[in-house]
Amino acid sequence: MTGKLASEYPAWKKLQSIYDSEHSRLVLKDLFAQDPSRFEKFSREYTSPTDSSTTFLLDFSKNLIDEHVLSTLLSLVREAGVEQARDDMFAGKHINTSEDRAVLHVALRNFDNHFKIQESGADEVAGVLEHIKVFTESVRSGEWKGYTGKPIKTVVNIGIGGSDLGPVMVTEALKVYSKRDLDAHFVSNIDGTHLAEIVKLCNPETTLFIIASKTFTTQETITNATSAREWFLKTAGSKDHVAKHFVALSTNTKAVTEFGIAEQNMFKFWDWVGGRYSLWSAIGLSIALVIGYNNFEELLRGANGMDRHFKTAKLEDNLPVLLAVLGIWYNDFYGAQTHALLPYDQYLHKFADYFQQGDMESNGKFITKAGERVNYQTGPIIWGAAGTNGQHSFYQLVHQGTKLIPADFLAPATSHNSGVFSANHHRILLSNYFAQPEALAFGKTEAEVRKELGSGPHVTEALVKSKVFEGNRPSNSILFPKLTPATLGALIALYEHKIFVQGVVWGINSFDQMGVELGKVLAKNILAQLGAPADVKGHDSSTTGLIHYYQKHRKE
Ligand SMILES: O=P(O)(O)OC[C@H]1O[C@@H](O)[C@@H](O)[C@@H](O)[C@@H]1O
Repeated sequence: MTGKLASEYPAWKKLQSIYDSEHSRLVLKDLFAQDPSRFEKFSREYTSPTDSSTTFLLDFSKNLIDEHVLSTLLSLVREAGVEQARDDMFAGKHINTSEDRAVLHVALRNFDNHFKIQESGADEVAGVLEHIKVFTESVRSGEWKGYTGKPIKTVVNIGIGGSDLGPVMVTEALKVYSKRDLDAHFVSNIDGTHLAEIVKLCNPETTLFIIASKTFTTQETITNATSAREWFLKTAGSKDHVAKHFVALSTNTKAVTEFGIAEQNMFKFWDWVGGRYSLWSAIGLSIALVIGYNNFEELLRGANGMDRHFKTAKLEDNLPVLLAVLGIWYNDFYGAQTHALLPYDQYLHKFADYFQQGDMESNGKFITKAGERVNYQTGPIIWGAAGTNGQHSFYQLVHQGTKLIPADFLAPATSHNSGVFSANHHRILLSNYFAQPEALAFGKTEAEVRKELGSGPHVTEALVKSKVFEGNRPSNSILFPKLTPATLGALIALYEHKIFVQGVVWGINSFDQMGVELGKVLAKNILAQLGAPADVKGHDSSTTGLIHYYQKHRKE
């Protein structure tokens, strides 16, 4: 972090001039034809520094780059001081400057104290992991009993944003490792429908509510938790039973005890854990309950392997850095607005949702750390869905629309469910995983279309044109042997660090989220005015009109 705007770096200017004068030359079809070793040059195999069985391939050869572009992108990383900023993060410096906080999700998975981290609380991580281990084992074994002496059958995580999306994504991704007789549900939305539908599936005698909130002040979570406790007490009667059925994950001991949860049932974390980076902390309790503590630890170890790679690998081989600079190339020079995450693995169907918060809340900023307005694009819009569903909905636009949509395709070589059915689902799935980036990159020319259609009255010019695929649409492919906890941990950490690198280059603070505040404040003010039309004051005519319409039509 240098205090400069990204556009001031010499490499940025150079990239702009390369783009202006040469981008029309960066045609994938030609680049592959000219260089038979393009795949070798622009792909890297990752092997965890701590565990050789955690490995994956990143193929970034189908990007609109050559060696000159890549080396200039890496110069940008150097000029922006990414390596120093990374080392500052790992050392516990307060790089979240607006909140004066360290950013230490890496401390949550710092096994063997590999990184020397001084920040207060970092030495308490192992103790909290032990707390999680003991608690999850007692719930999973049936030793932990509900108020009528029955073991827990259902866990309900109540949280939102970072206190929901990570646990949801990971428990889905690692479902195959789950304990089948323990159901897990997640309630996040303030819409009472969410909680109402979930409690229909729960028996108060055998349900454990996990109240997950870093601040323990989030309106949605506290309202849902209060309603869940009311629902529970309707059957359980005595408040003494709450201790067996409610635990909290938070940094706010005072608010947790005020809510009625005993301190020994609170799993602690620290203000240097950002909400969207918190699944590795106590916020991961629901994950550990579902997949077991050992698998949870494997997830963390997988992430730790990626941390070590990120910390030491040279920039040319540093996978988070490579993903970051490719993203910058499209976002800032090609004008791409979005980036798609397309996992060809049903288990990863929440992966894009998760990184929507991870990336967009981190890098959706227009002010630099020094308080200057940027004069370039920052974080992309992240979106996506599990393949092949997307192919039958939005891929049309990705292939033939007018927008450039860089995409990451992710897939496991081996499915957890191979052999369950007689048809070879996984081969079909992977044939699509290979075909889509190929089609995007190389397309189909007009000549090919004409040849295919032949001649005849039905072959109009319009028909020919509509069947052309221009190609030259970039993508990364990430292929891993199997979706294990450690592999998932490594992949999540890969994207976390990608977001970090981009944030440093853009000069922004990736670790605050001021943009979520204004709406919260306005909603609080409006909530106090919803009683009667006469109370509605101080708004524009649109907002006033909408509230009046609501007041006229509501039946509560
Ligand atoms: O975990 P708590 O404190 O309830 O916050 C939940 C979420 O709130 C939002 O407003 C954001 O700030 C998120 O980063 C955060 O994950």
